[in-house]
Amino acid sequence: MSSGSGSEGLASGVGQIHLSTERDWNHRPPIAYGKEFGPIHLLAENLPHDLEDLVNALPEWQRNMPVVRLAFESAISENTVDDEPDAPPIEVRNDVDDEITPPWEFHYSNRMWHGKGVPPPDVKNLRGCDCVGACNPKSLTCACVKRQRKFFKDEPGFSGFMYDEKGRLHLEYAGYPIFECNDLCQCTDDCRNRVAQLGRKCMVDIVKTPNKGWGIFARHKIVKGTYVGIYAGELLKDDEGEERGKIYNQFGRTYLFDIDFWYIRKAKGKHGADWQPYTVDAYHAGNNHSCDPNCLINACYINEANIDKPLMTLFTQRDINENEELTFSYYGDPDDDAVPVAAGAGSSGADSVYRRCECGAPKCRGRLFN
Ligand SMILES: C[S@@+](CC[C@H](N)C(=O)[O-])C[C@H]1O[C@@H](n2cnc3c(N)ncnc32)[C@H](O)[C@@H]1O
Repeated sequence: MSSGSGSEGLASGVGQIHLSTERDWNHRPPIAYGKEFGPIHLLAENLPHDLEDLVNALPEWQRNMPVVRLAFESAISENTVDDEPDAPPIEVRNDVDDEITPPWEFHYSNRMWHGKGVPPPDVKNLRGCDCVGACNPKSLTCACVKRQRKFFKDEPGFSGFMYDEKGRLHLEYAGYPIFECNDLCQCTDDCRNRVAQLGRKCMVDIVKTPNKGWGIFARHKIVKGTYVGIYAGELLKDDEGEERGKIYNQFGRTYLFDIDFWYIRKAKGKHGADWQPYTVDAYHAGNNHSCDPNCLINACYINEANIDKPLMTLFTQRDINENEELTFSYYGDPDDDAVPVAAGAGSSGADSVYRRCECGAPKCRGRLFN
């Protein structure tokens, strides 16, 4: 992908190398093109945990000092600044009890950390477009528009991209996968088909709720269709997700989500009998569930050609008010037979654990998979 100022050093794009050494904090970190391009392949076994261990080793009175909250907020910024340099800092607030921060269990990250046996990102089959400037959703030649259109044979009015000109998700197409332009594309940073990869722009905070633990809250109004974040963490094979699900059920809390979108199931077709979705074990204080959610999770592909491994991107699906909690449904698409996406494997087994749902929606189901 070329920089917003044009394609200096990128006369013919792929095959050329463009490496910037200076970081411009208004743009994404430098990316190597062409021959230098390779997948970011992070292994779960290398997840950093030094800071978390350090804090957890502190005596309780020290762990509860307000300065620890600042350390938590700084750790979030530090871990995510490379991926979303424009993201407003996240604050941690608690007016409910004395807990200073969410538990220091997780390395807060925007990335996918690959578990045992999970293949690295498939960039061999990744195709970039060779558009000059920003891609045109009406283009008949842009490889990314073509890839996106493949899914919309039955939608005559489809605009060509999942995002409108302001970078907001076309909510009428929610549920269809998003194929963003990627690092092999020649289009510019201001291409409308680059949204999740540029990171969060809205202001959100981590706030303690009276009955659902910590949640994510809007610090100001957020327009519907806005990108909020990635449900990131460890990407696990089915059997490992299954094992973790059993353990989490004992604690009555889970961060597991199966990547089980309808179009993946459809793509697997009759050969899909043995197919098992990957599971994400999310690594941050995630959004809480609501039976009437104001956000949704949509699959999104950027530098990944493996259809089994989308990013789980979160978008607002209604206009959000200041201080409103951002929630999504752990049960996935309401039209999708209420198959839970949360709780991962084990959720439908004999050891499933339910708890009372505290979402407060008039049409609340009353219970929640843990
Ligand atoms: C992915 S975590 C969300 C963050 C969590 N609140 C925390 O403090 O870490 C999921 C857990 O949050 C709690 N939770 C989320 N939504 C809830 C709801 N609507 N009612 C009750 N508990 C909820 C449950 O304990 C659930 O297992």
